[in-house]
Amino acid sequence: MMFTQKLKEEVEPIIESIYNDPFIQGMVRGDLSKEAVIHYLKADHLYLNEFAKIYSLLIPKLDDKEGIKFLLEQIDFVMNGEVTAHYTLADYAQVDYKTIIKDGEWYPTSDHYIKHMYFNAYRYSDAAFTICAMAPCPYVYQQVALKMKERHNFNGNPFKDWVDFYAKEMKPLMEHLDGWVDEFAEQASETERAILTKNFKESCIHEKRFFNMAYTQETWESVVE
Ligand SMILES: Cc1ncc(C[n+]2csc(CCO)c2C)c(N)n1
Repeated sequence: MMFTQKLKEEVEPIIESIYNDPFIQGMVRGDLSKEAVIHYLKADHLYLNEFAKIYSLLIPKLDDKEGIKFLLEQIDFVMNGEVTAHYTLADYAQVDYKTIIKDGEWYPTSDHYIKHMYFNAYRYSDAAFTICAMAPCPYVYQQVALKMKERHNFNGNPFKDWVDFYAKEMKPLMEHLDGWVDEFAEQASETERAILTKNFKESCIHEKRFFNMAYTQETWESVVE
């Protein structure tokens, strides 16, 4: 079995638990609080900007032209394409998107997550370590969206476009990321493979925490209240 296939099987219970968490269930019912959606957007806008910069840190780690072109496309997708999904959420919250993101904030959970990626980008020369920390972003969203679509009818649901976006757009991206990780994993040591696994699993847990952060409207102050 390919290395990334095994990783995906291992994180399935985490993804199922994200599906059952209140943020996603609120989307399924179409009654998620507007405050949770706004909190998510304030954090995610900043998160996506940094995510794009982390792709740029991988460029010097790659040699193949195709790979570099792919990273450049992903930077564009994260900066421009994914905003479509954000607009769906802002429409639901009935607040102008530009107004929401103007005072975006780093909350403890989103802050921790992005630093997990920066750490790997600066700590290891091979891109595979960072890619394993980044891959759960598209993977978790794709899997959660597919579960939502399989189990519910979204006709008339205000989050339909969000679900359709992530169920559809992630496949080519996952194939690319998996290819890099599998190639590296084949010649990696046991210790290196253990780090790749840990990075992937931790990011799946970061994804779970990110939705819960928005649902509970986490702030630095709320953690000590
Ligand atoms: C916390 C958080 N995690 C994942 C995504 C989804 N996402 C982020 S970047 C990207 C594409 C990668 O090239 C995808 C699918 C998000 N918006 N926010």
